[in-house]
Amino acid sequence: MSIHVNQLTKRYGNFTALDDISLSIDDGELVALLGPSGCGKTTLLRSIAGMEFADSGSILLEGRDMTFEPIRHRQVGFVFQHYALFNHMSVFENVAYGLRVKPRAQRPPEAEIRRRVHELLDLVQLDWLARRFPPQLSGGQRQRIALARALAVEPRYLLLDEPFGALDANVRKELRGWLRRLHEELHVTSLFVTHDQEEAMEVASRIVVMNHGRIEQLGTPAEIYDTPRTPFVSTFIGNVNVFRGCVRNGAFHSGSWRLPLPRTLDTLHLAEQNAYIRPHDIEILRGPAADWQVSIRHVQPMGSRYHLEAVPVADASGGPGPETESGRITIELTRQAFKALALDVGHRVGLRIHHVHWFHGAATPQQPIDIPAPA
Ligand SMILES: Nc1ncnc2c1ncn2[C@@H]1O[C@H](COP(=O)(O)OP(=O)(O)OP(=O)(O)O)[C@@H](O)[C@H]1O
Repeated sequence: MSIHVNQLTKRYGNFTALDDISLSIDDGELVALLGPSGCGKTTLLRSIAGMEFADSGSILLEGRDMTFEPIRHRQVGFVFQHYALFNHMSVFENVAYGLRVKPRAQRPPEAEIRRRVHELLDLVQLDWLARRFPPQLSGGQRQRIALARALAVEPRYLLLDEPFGALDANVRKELRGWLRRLHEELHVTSLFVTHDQEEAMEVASRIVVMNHGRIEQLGTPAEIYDTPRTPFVSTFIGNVNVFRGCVRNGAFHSGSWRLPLPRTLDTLHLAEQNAYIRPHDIEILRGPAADWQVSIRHVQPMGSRYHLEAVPVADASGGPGPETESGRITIELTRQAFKALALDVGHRVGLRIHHVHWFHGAATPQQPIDIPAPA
């Protein structure tokens, strides 16, 4: 059950909430709409559901133009951030609701309704709660019931709007894995909205990164992380150090710092150029073979990894260190690397840069540049 959105634009007065959006979702995919607050994720989801109508463009569901069809013709199941269960109905009746309100000719017989509801409650592993009422459930349980209720009518598309947004971090994490496994079992074409990049990376087969009503990039989690197409994607997905500078004479220059680039870039000259460097693409060295010298200011253990913050140390000529947007350089090390280096606050160390992303002019997207090790 594919979804095709073609050049969709939606305005509220003078404000453009969706600006020429085009995307295709294949049958059985689980796709995340990811972006900052107000970027148009919910508007896009509601447009696909038929709860909003765009000003121009079209929406095709399984090849059929549904742009102006009402929600009841689209066969979508919807789950919202706030569970929206009926508090006066038992869990069983909440899940049965969609089947009971079908027109008489399409309504399954009572025995079939009972069978289907128990099957769905089994699927979300909550059959034992069938007689309870929503206020007697935890947030995570309510959200799983909301999902069972959405699935009861056998939708062709499952649309989820921040389904775990109101839950605490641990429950969110548990439900993410659960949603992915459920999707592997059912293969319903699913689209979910989130502003949590970790959630999108962990659950989705592909991610649509949105900003200001536009799609910045659509790709697998690995593509989006490894080869971001725009500065926005690079900074929104994962952590990144942004160094201001320029490229000339075969090197990137930031303040008095100079980072040699591969020979193939010898002729490149860019007067204003930011370099985007991931914290784990920076190695810490104790020896002289480093690109840059820094002093460690903060060490943050993060379980299996360590986050370090460092500030540049002036070079021999006393020139200013590199210019970063935050004034600091963030470095991420594995636990083993951190322990092996025996690092602490105040230590002076060298940095070796392994990958740089950059974006300029019409040449985006740019692949990361590998910085070769010194001879
Ligand atoms: N009915 C409306 N009337 C006017 N403006 C609206 C309406 N609905 C949404 N907007 C605006 O459109 C923009 C996109 O809203 P939308 O809810 O799609 O964003 P979102 O990415 O889902 O944000 P969030 O993550 O905060 O939910 C926002 O600036 C919002 O204020």
